[in-house]
Amino acid sequence: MDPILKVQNVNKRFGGLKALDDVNLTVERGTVHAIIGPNGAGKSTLLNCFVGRLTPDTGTVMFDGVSLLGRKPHEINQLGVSRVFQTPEIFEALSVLENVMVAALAHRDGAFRMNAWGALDAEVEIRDRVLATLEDVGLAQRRAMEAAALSRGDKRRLELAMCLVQDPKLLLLDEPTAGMARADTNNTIDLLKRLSEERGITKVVIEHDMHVVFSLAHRISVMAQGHVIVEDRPENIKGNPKVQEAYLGGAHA
Ligand SMILES: Nc1ncnc2c1ncn2[C@@H]1O[C@H](COP(=O)(O)OP(=O)(O)OP(=O)(O)O)[C@@H](O)[C@H]1O
Repeated sequence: MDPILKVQNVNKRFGGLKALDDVNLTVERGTVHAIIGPNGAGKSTLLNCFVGRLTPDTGTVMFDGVSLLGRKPHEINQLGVSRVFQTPEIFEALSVLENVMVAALAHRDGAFRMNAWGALDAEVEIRDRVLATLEDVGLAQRRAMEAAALSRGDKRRLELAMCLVQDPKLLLLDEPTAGMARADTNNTIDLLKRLSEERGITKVVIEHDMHVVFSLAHRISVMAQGHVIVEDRPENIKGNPKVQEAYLGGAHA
């Protein structure tokens, strides 16, 4: 057992709503850990607590032995946590290549506090890595294209490249195939599997598409009403009565 992420007794309220109710979660290094659950279960809220967008009211979030609580998003990013959002956060007016360059520089320099000279030096240093990453995600041919002109699937691949170029220890994927056609979804599954095999990056994936979840995950945590109701291997999840109840809408922790 070698946990990279350990969440203990995390609670988060929004006014009267208990969005996270005593959440415990352990992610083992090198694994793909899926978080599933019905709409409003608290999945995105939990992910937001990992990246510094939200601070839990109580509880602890430890990454590689270091607390993530109270840290700014860019500090957490520099510790080795990257996130792919539901809606790609890319620079539409820049080229595909420039987007990945910016991500690489931001990681090196912290937030977006770059200076022009530093950026020029870095361009020489990191251009090869950027190109290799674009090759990895299948966007090398489109590197000169304006990001705005990419298809939805390619925009998500670009955002993935922007994360990968930062060589993260932990990659958080929020519905990585949302809105994709089946063929594109399958390409993304293949890409994520290949990345797991080649780079061994630990991943936490929030996903509604069970085909994606069962293709990728080593462990699955099921959330309902702010609580993790079950955590198990994929083969034990489908038939679990608590999980079935959660998806029918009547779950209680
Ligand atoms: N900033 C906020 N202010 C108030 N309520 C919020 C806020 N963010 C989330 N919530 C509420 O917290 C609960 C959990 O939401 P969350 O988005 O984490 O669920 P989810 O499991 O990610 O759902 P989905 O699968 O639909 O994305 C919901 O009831 C939601 O309306």
